[in-house]
Amino acid sequence: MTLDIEVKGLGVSYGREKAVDGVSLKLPGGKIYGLLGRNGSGKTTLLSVLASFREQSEGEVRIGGEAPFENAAIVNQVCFIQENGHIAEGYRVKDAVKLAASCWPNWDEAMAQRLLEHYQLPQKKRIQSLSRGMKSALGVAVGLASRAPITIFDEVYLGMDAPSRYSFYEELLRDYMEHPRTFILSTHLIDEVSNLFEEVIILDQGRLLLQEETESLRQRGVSVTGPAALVDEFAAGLNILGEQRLGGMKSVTVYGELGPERERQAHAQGLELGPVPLQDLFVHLTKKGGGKR
Ligand SMILES: Nc1ncnc2c1ncn2[C@@H]1O[C@H](COP(=O)(O)OP(=O)(O)OP(=O)(O)O)[C@@H](O)[C@H]1O
Repeated sequence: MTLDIEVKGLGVSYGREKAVDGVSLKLPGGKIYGLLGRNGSGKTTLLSVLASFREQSEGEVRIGGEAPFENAAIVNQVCFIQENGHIAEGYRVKDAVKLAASCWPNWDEAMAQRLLEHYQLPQKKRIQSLSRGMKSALGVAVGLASRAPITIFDEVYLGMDAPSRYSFYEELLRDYMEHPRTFILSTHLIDEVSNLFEEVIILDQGRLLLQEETESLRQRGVSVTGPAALVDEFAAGLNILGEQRLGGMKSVTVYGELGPERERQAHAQGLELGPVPLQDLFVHLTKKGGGKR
């Protein structure tokens, strides 16, 4: 089962501060979305509203056509896993998993047990005594095993070491292929996770900066690699986002399309053109004072 999400003119205020301001989004069910934004841009606040943890101050939210807040029919269709989680700290791991199993109707117990073993989570330990990475891994195990039609991971993998994170990405993709549903992943580890994203949503100071398919976003830039002197000459006057040097070779990241004439010129000079890391585009687009779009 998949559920569509629609958000219209969403606003969330904390006192006088607007954390989310006039955000409208349509997220058709059955895709993996990446939610990006700088610190304090409103990601967690937006996700909390989608997960019915918080009610919006303005605008409308519809999940499967229904308003989610205090709606029992929707609450158990959305699994929201946060980095400093809402899992009861005093519980033992096995009891927290039992509790989770009772919350989500599509719960896959075999998967939960397999992931607990994979991440070497001690069933009898209390959550408060787990390391940060182990708590993250528990969140990941619960989120995946929930099989909730909308599963949200809010920076949950930050505490995990690299092998654990990579295995999480693989598990997520495999399970998504077998059981299509909506995933929303908020992350600051953009390049590491971006291959999973079908669409990217960027929030900037509480507002929606863009919602775009990942592939089309990547095409907003190009990397040019070759001998340093040639690359410098070729890139002069272009909008450079970043550069890397290795010996006599250089790679620059250019914002904007080159166009066929310049592409021919690059090829004729033996320069290599390639895709731009999403992270570089993100940094550019969310630069203070507003990136050039
Ligand atoms: N409970 C709260 N009370 C008051 N202000 C809050 C509260 N939660 C968040 N805010 C404020 O709302 C804004 C958005 O915060 P939010 O946590 O949604 O951002 P974020 O994009 O998830 O940030 P980060 O990437 O740092 O986790 C920030 O200015 C933050 O200070």
